[in-house]
Amino acid sequence: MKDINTSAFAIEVVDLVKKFGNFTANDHLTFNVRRGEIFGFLGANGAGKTTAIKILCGLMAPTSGQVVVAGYNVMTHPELVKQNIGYMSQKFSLYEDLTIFENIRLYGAIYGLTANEIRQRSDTILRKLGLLKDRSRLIKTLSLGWKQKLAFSVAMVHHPKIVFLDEPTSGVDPVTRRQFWELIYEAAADGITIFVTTHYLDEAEYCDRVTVMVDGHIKALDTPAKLKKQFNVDTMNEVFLNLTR
Ligand SMILES: Nc1ncnc2c1ncn2[C@@H]1O[C@H](COP(=O)(O)OP(=O)(O)OP(=O)(O)O)[C@@H](O)[C@H]1O
Repeated sequence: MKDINTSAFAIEVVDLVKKFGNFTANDHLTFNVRRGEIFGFLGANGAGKTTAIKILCGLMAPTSGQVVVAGYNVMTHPELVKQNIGYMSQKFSLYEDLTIFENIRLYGAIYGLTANEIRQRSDTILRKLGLLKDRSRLIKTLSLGWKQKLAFSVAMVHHPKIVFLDEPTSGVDPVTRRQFWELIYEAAADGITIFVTTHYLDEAEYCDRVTVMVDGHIKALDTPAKLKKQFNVDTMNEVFLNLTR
């Protein structure tokens, strides 16, 4: 077993392959994510992003390759991986018929927090989001933007080392997306590694480094500034179009 303290990397992926029958969804992916980094994972629909995230989170076994997350091999120690990460899926996992507090309590309990820890962390989350007075509101009464911000906070209730966000801001307006990114920056400033997929190319500019997946392959991996320089363009949107068309 590998110890996280010996590596500068939160995520190490070597030659990751995932096949569904004859179809290759992830084709020999190799990359590292540094600790504390905001790492953007871009690609068109069907490029293989969600498949890779599920493997990195220990939710799906790779066909071959080596994947070490938070210091643990996802094949041999998926439970230790899960304890050390947070995951916010596309269909984020809040329970609509439970209240805000009940959702936080549920996820806190799943991660083995004590009642006291759950109360403290719930207060911290609600204060930060300005939702202290709303703790008894049902999730289904919240706007999509609030659900997303809460789902992100709940995904970090157990203070994970890494948090995986699969299209966390899809479907909301630019102001709400910007607010969501403020939460991401705060988490990164606290030392949490952020692995995020998005279809919004303006959000790619907020990442420390970005990888662009095309048909299961990594086509590019660098800082937004270097990618724009490489393609001699002004925006990540143009970088993306250059790589995917
Ligand atoms: N369980 C599965 N069985 C068969 N094929 C699958 C399975 N899961 C994903 N795929 C296929 O693998 C490819 C990659 O899917 P994936 O969901 O990883 O893409 P994505 O980049 O996350 O796309 P999107 O942006 O639409 O979420 C797609 O062609 C998809 O149909």
